[in-house]
Amino acid sequence: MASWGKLTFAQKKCVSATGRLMQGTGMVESGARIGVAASGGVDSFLMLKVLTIRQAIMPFPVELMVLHINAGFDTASHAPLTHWCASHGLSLHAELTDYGPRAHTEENRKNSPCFYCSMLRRKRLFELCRDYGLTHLAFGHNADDNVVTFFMNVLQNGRTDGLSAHEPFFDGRLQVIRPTMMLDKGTVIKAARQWELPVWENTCPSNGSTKRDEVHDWLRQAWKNDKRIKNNIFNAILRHQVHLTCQKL
Ligand SMILES: Nc1ncnc2c1ncn2[C@@H]1O[C@H](COP(=O)(O)OP(=O)(O)OP(=O)(O)O)[C@@H](O)[C@H]1O
Repeated sequence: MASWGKLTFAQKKCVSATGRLMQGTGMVESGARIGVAASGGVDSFLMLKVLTIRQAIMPFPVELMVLHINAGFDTASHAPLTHWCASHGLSLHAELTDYGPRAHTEENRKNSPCFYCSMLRRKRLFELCRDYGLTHLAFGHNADDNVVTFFMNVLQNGRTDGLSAHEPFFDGRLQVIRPTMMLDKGTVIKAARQWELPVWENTCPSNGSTKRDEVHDWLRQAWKNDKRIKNNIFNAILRHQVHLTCQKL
């Protein structure tokens, strides 16, 4: 039996759908050095767990390095991630910042705190990839995030873009990848619980009250009484996105 033991239905679904997307899009290649952006939330923790399994299955070597940016609301919140990485033999860069509190001050007059904080975080993650010589940066977005992003772009920007599964940055020196982009949130939560991942609460005061949360609530209303509506929206947008952004699938 493999070292990760017997998988439940939800766990298998996460591992196989991630593998299909990674293979079908040529997301990583031999020798890839993947920075795994982990917030401590359920999506990125699940992605991290799945990538450790996929790493063992892949027919070529890849390296994983966990990157965590503590936003500064709770200086010790990432302790569970530190222990988890140590017990799984994973290297981790965890960095304490003041991005969260700063995003809620006068310094940020133009944008929402969420936008400002995530902009600073993304910039820092890119710098870390450069400094550690990483070739890929993996984000834990799932299918729900893709749908919400798509509708936010339609409603706010008049564009029909969702998230990319695989996107080159800095003239191709860094590939931003979203290996778990095919997974729906329900499956992610279920599998993460079954693996007993030590996910922690986001203590940001703006958590749960962003524009993104508003659009998500609006969509939940639309599909709450008919599962087919949710599936159809997911499939339409995923097909559109994956075909647009991937070489083959
Ligand atoms: N503090 C952080 N440190 C490192 N990576 C982060 C951090 N916050 C977010 N990320 C990365 O950006 C992705 C999208 O962030 P977002 O804030 O939308 O979180 P999310 O979709 O709720 O995911 P999660 O459940 O992992 O927090 C995360 O899945 C993760 O890969």
